[in-house]
Amino acid sequence: MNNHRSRIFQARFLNQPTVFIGSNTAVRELLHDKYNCFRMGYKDFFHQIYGNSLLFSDGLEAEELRQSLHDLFQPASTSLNEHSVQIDRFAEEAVETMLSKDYILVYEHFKQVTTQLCLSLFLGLDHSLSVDLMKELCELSTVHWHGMISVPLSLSLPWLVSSGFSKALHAKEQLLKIIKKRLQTAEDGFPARIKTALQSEDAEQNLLLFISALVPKALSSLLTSFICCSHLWCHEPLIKNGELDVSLLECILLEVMRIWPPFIGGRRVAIMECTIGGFHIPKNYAVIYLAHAAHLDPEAFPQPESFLPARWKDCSDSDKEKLYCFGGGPRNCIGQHLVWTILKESLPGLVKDLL
Ligand code: HEM
Repeated sequence: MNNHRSRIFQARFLNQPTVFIGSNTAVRELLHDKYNCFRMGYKDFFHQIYGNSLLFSDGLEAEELRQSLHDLFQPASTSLNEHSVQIDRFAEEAVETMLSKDYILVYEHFKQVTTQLCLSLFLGLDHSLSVDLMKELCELSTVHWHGMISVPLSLSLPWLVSSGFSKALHAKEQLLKIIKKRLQTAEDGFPARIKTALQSEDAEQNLLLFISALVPKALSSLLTSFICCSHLWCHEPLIKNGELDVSLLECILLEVMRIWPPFIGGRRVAIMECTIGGFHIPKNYAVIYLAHAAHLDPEAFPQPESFLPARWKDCSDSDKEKLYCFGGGPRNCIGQHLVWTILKESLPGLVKDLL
């Protein structure tokens, strides 16, 4: 951005002309896509690895899938309430392990714990009952993820497909086999609900996305940032008379999400010529929104580089809409309420016992 002297600029990326957006208002304009000028841009690279889940669909198909999944992810849904017990147990185990060791690789530790949490939440796997299956799934999801980051840049040259990529496709098939088996036998919890909400193939493909390494990686990134920046907020009385100050915790988390969002942003492709933030975007151009840059836009956040949880005190919903940690607009993250539940339920234990 410094080189281009603009928060919106064009460059070649992954062999395609791409417009990068780091202006907070322009990112909102892109994500709300008032005139339906864009499609999601992930299918071009990751479709083979992930299949037909919501993140890779567009138009009416995406609207219908979102509608069907909507209730499963609402804060008041039984399916989320049932999660409380699992989240509490995983939080306790996370703290116990951390306290029992002399030193710990924080991110790696959280990734292991959150992977197990996702397998428990979305596949109903209790890791104390199925240690071997849990281990196999964790290994497969890692191999699957490595395929995502080894995806060849030019998919039009299939003979360039790397061995990491083909191993990932094999891991995907194995994961799908296990998912199918779980769906066949599921009588309660999330697997049973998703089975009722979606056609069987859609349920399988979306579960593959939910248990993939993406979600645990993002969750552990947030947890790690929260713990590693504790010197910036530990002077605040987060626990008063043994009780956690929930609104202060929320302000700290919003500020953590602003300064260290787990994903760089997201990708779209223009299906028609259009303008975003005054910048002309020709048809078929890719657009990448940079959440981190938009969060540091001084027009949106005064003193953007400073860690100031107090900026979120008494904030309105429109202030929160300037955060793109979970995307925004009609294609925002359907898992964000669940993420907030996980953070709010697991962090009090971590804060009380560790800091
Ligand atoms: C800390 C954890 C998470 C972060 C930071 C995160 C972030 C995001 C972001 C930035 C997007 C928008 C992508 C875009 O604009 O192109 C997104 C979409 C999505 N997220 Fe999450 N997410 C998280 C957890 C979850 C969880 C727990 C689930 C569900 C199990 C989930 C499911 C999805 C789905 C299905 C979409 C696509 C929605 C659509 O295309 O309509 N995410 N997420």
